[in-house]
Amino acid sequence: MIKVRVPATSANLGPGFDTLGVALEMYNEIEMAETGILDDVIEVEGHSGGMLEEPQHNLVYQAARLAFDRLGYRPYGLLLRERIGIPVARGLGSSAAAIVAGLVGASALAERATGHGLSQEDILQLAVQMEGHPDNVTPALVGGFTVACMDEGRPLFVRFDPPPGLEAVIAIPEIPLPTKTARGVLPGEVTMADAVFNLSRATLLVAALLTGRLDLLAAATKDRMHQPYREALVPGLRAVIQAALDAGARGVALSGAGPSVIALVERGNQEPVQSAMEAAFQWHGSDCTVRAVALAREGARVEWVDDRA
Ligand SMILES: Nc1ncnc2c1ncn2[C@@H]1O[C@H](COP(=O)(O)OP(=O)(O)O)[C@@H](O)[C@H]1O
Ligand SMILES: N[C@@H](CCOP(=O)(O)O)C(=O)O
Repeated sequence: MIKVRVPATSANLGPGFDTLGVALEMYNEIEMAETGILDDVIEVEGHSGGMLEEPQHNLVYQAARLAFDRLGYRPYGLLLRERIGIPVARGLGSSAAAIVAGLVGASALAERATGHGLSQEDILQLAVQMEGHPDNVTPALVGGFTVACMDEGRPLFVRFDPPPGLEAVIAIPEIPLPTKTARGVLPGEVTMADAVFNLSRATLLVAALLTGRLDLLAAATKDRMHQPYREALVPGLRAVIQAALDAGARGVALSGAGPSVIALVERGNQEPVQSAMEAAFQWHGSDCTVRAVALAREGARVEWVDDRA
């Protein structure tokens, strides 16, 4: 049986819409095996609602099928078991983690049986094809901070480690927000002034992270391309960002398409930021869970386990 662990991710980081992302130490674990029994079985732990047991709603299963098709491998009876630690539809890359888990797991199963698996580039390409943008799937696969784009159909990325001592606080509202809904409120065009605003912040953010200039993160996480439009879907967003900055966070952004908010915080300073974010969300009528989470250097990890034991 193959076991895959995939981290949550926070995409955009403010100005880097569809481009920047970081992996978080919050994980989904999946097990996958060929059973030799006709019917496929999906078992899910850690998520209520039930829909994920249905193949058509389960992106791990769909990604695995895509990988098997690409490799021309037909497993006879698939068992898929999931332990979910990444909240679904909260802007923490649950769909990206599911897609990466399915592709990586299926590739490893096929490789053991046939000697042929998918390359990292194949996996990223299929993952972007399913997810629609590369900013979550890339750090889910390779860990750390990533800058990613598609160039003439090819996924290109650079990965780098988080600066020492930088961690995250994540405020996760109770009410989910599907990414599709949050993309639906974005405009088709932006002004040149807003494009330049974001370009300057996104490049500043990457340079600041690479050189350890944490003093620049507050300015570098500002955004005019998606957050202003999504405020209507995330009550209190602006106040939560300001409260976290006032409590000592270095940089703060809507996590992915929301509704979660990520604050980048130096180790040891998380507590006041946690309380401030929780209070600000509550003031605006949103119950949320707030967690201090380390930034993950490692992306998807695969191991074989002996299922005969
Ligand atoms: N662990 C999982 N296993 C299978 N499918 C999943 C899993 N987590 C999320 N999904 C799929 O992804 C959808 C949520 O995607 P999305 O709205 O993009 O949320 P997020 O912002 O968390 O990525 C779910 O409705 C489900 O279809
Ligand atoms: N760039 C995307 C990121 C979506 O991330 P998710 O974690 O909400 O799936 C967007 O902003 O739409």
